[in-house]
Amino acid sequence: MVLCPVIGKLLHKHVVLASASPRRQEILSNAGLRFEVVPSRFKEKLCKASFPTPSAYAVETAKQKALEVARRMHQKDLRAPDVVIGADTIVTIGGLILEKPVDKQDAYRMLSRLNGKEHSVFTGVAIVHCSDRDGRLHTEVLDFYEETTVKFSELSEELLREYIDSGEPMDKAGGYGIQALGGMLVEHVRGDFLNVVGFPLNHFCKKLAQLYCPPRPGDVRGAERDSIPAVDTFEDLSDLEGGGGSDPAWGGRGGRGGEEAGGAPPQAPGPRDADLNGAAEEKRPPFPTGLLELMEGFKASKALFTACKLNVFDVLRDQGPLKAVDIARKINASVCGTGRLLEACAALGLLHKTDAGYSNTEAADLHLVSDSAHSLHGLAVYNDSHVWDLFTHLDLAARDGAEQARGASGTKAERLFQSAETTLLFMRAMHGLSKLTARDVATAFDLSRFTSACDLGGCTGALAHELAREYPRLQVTVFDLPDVTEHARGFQPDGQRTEHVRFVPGDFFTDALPRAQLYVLSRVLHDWPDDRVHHLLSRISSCCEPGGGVLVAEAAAMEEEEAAAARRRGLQPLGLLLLGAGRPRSARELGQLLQRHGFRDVRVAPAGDLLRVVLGTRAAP
Ligand SMILES: O=c1[nH]cc([C@@H]2O[C@H](COP(=O)(O)OP(=O)(O)OP(=O)(O)O)[C@@H](O)[C@H]2O)c(=O)[nH]1
Repeated sequence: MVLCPVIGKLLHKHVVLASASPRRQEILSNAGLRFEVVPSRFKEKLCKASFPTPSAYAVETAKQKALEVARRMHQKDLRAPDVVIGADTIVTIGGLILEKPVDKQDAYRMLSRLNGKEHSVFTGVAIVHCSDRDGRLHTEVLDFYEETTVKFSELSEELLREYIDSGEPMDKAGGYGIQALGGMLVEHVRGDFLNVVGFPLNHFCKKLAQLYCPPRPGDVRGAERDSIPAVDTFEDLSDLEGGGGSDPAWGGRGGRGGEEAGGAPPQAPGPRDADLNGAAEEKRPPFPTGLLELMEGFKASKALFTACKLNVFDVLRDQGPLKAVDIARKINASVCGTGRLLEACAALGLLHKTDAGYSNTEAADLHLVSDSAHSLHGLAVYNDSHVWDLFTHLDLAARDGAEQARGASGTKAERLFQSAETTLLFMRAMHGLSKLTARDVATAFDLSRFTSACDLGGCTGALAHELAREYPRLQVTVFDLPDVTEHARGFQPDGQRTEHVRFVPGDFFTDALPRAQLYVLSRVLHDWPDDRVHHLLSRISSCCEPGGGVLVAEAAAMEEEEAAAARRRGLQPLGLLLLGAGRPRSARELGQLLQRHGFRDVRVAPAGDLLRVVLGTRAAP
C-alpha cells in the first residue's frame, strides 16, 4: 500500500533524482517514491546578481541541475527517464545568499552572520518531464520554491567553533544541519521543516496532485488544487491512473511558497473554500515577497553606489575595522548619515559589523575598492551618475519612444564624450567589466593561429592586453574613438608587457580599419541597430583575408538556454532603449549575421556566466 497516492502516481515511471544529497534521497524514499539517483554535474555558479530574488536563483539552479541530468542520460542511452527531479537549497540573510561553506573559515563566517538572527531558507525544485521526439529530447519543466524562516539563538564563539569542528556544516547550505547537531542552534522554525533539510515534501506532493490529479467537474476546490488530496479521494485517484484525463497538467504554477520570482504574478484570491462546518474561509494569496523585494531593490543599488562614491570601501580596506564616527570623519560626511549608510551596507552583506566596527567583506575588497585588480567601482559610479538619471526617463521612453527620452541629453556619444570627466567615467566602468570577462573571452576559443588582431571599440585595452598575454605571438591593435584612445594610457596594466598592444584612433563606421587577421567586437554590436551592424560587418568582411576571423562577444544566449537567459537579460533591452538604438541578439542570430557577411565555420562558445562568443572564419570570396 502506498500511503500517499500522489507519490503513487510516479510508481510506474522511471524517476531520477538529480541530487547527491543523502537528505533528499532519504526524504523521498521515506515518502515511498522509487527513483534512481544520478547526481547532477551542473556547476552551481550562476551569477546571483542577475536574479531578481534569491528564490529565482534557487529555482534556476534546481532546473539546470535536473536538465543537465536529463540531457546526459538522453545522450548516453538515447532514452531519457520519464521524470527528473532537481533541487537546490540556499540560505539568505540581509540580501546575501549563503550556499555550502567552502572551508571552516567560510562556515564560521556564515554561522556568525546567522548568530542570534532570523534568516530564510529557500529550496527551489524542478520537476522535469522528458520525452523523446524523433531522437531529440523534449522537456517540460514545472518549478516552484518553498521558503522557511529559521531563528538562531545567541550562540557563544566556543559553541560555534565546536560545531564547526564536528564537520557537520561542510555539505550543508548556510553551514548547518537542522536535522542533526545543528538543531541545537535553532530557537524556532516557521514553515516546512523538511524544506530546511533540503526538500519541501509537502509542496512537492501538492504539485504532483496538480499534475496528475486534475479536479473533476463540480470539485468544490475549483481548478487550482493546492492541497494533497484527502484520504477519501484515494480511490478516485487510482481510477484516474491510465484512464482519460490523467495527462499531467504541465505548466501549472502556484503554491504556498510562491511563484518562481520574476515569473507569473501571484494569483488573485481564489473562491472562498467551504470548511467542515460549512463556514466560508477566505483563501489568502501567497505573500508577494518577490514583488516587495523588487519594489525596494532600487534602494539597495543606491546604497551600494553611494558607498562606492564616498569611497567607504577604500577607507575600510586600508584602515578597517572602523567605527561609524571614524569613517564619517575620513569620508567627510555626517556621523548620522554615515551610520545609516553603513547599517544598510552591512544588511546588504557588503560590510561586516563586529564590536571592533565595520570592515569590508571579501566581495567588497575584491570588487568595490576603487583600485583593486577586479574593481567594479567605476561601474557603480557610472551607473549612479549616468544610468540612474537615464532610467528616471523610462516612463517617457516607454510612452513616447526612445528618441524623446534621449532628446534632452543628446546621443550616447554626445553624452559620454561631453568632457574628459564623462569620458573617463565611462571608460572606468567599461574597464571594470572588460577585465572581469576578458580572460573568458580570450580563451573561449584557441586563437593561437592568429598573429594580429584588431579590437574594434576596444576602449581601455583590457581585452587586448589579455589576448596579448594569452597568445604571446599576437600583436593587438585597439581601434576606438580619439576621445577614448587619448585617455587609454591611464589604464595600462602594471608589470605586464605592453609592447604587443597599440592604440589607433578612429571611427569604425567611417575610417579605414587597421589590417589584422582577427577582428574582435566585444560588447559592441548590441549598441547598434541592424543597418549599422550590417555596415560594420561588411567593412570588416572586406578587410579580412580568407582564413582570417571575426570574434563577437555579447550577452547573447545559446538557443537551448533561451528561457533561462531571457530572465537574466530581461533588463538589457530597457538599458538599450535609454542608452542607444541597438538591441540584444541571440547567439544564433549573431552566427547568421557572420555567415551573411562571408564568414564560415561559425562556432559559439560560452565565456563565463555573462557572455557568449561567436567565432567565424572568412571564406574565400
Ligand atoms: O539544515 C540543513 N540545511 C541544508 C542541508 C543540506 O544542504 C545541502 C544544500 O546544498 P545543495 O542544494 O546544493 O545540494 P547538494 O547537497 O550539493 O546536492 P545536489 O547534488 O542536489 O546539488 C543539501 O544536501 C541539504 O540536504 C541539510 O542537510 N540540513
